[in-house]
Amino acid sequence: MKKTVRDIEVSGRTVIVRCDFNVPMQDGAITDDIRITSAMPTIKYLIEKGAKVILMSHLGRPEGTADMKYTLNPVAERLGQLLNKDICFISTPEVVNEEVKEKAGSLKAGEVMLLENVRFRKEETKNGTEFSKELAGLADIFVNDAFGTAHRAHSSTAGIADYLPAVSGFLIEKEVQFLGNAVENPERPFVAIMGGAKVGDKILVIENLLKKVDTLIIGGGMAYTFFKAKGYEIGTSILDAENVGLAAELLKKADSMGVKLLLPVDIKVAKEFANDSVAAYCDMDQIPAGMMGLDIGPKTQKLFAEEVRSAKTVVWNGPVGVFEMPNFAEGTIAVARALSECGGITVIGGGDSAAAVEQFGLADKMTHISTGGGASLEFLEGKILPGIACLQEK
Ligand SMILES: Nc1ncnc2c1ncn2[C@@H]1O[C@H](COP(=O)(O)OP(=O)(O)OP(=O)(O)O)[C@@H](O)[C@H]1O
Ligand SMILES: O=C(O)[C@H](O)COP(=O)(O)O
Repeated sequence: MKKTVRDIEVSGRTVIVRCDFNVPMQDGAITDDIRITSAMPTIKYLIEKGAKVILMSHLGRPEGTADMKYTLNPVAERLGQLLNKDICFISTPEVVNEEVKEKAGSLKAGEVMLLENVRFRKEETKNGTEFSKELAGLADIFVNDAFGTAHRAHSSTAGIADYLPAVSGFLIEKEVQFLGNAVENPERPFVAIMGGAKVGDKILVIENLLKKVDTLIIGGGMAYTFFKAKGYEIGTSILDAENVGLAAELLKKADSMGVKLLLPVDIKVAKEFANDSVAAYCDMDQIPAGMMGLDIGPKTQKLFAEEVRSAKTVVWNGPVGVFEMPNFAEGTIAVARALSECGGITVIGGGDSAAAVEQFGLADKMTHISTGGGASLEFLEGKILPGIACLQEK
């Protein structure tokens, strides 16, 4: 168990907190602030305890240049609104300069400052020692609460922990508790649903989950690679050709491990990858040539929903259809609804499935929605995340 902000004296100390404020933006405006609101419990706790708070984050991938398209200024404004206080934000390409050092040194208890995008410095993603030291030099304590970036060993997520006492914030604590418990200590039956476009991205997750689950459901684009492995015709459906062999191995593995593996039995096919394309339902082994599967069919929706409803723990990663197009969202809606009604622990592994649950208005019916995309995948793969490994043990 990692130490958290509760386990260290913060009052009167300067605390530097790595958050993941890598929020989606359009024309300079934040389109979804869940990653900012998720960091609030830690920030508010530190303010209440009288710490001097320095926040830092990346935004996008500016690759070591101070591209103002990626400035954290909109995040500073949103933080000010959420906390109802002035946020000191000094925008400089160096991230840390004399003015920043001076301000950090003169912060009063309960005051908050935000550094500019740490990826404006090229050393950040290389975990450069000098930059880690510069960041550490601003504070007495390092708190990591950036779960979404915990799979990166960067200066602000891991390197800095070599120079300061390092503990976790409440978001990382919560993510580890829900994702970790769901996978390591699940109430059974434990069902995992994997979807999304490519098998290649999720092979390690599937391999790891096969060791833990009672049932593995595979839907979405990746199902077609499994059907190819079974020798079916898949028309023009998305295929991860490189990984057909691996899919065949995973099918064999599930069988030998006694894991129930469910694939779609019927699907909705379309002529083109477009919402208004000509579409039809067909059984899985009847995909017409020249058509592609873009959603699961009604029999499959029922099959998957029944399995989910009888589960005590469900982990879901990846949509089972192209839910961004309303005509192919039905299957993903059916799965989301089944999760919302199952009465067990439901954990959404971030990324597109989190967006889908939000879009369907079912987010508050889930036990936990991870703020991590890549980070939650690596966590589900059973990997040790460097941004968590570097924190002090209790
Ligand atoms: N049958 C299908 N054919 C083509 N694309 C599909 C199909 N089913 C789902 N998709 C697409 O897969 C995409 C999501 O795939 P991806 O592998 O990135 O999953 P993800 O949930 O975003 O993963 P993560 O949670 O790690 O971010 C969605 O945009 C969705 O439209
Ligand atoms: O959005 C994410 O997954 C995190 O913020 C990490 O971003 P990165 O993939 O650019 O490191």
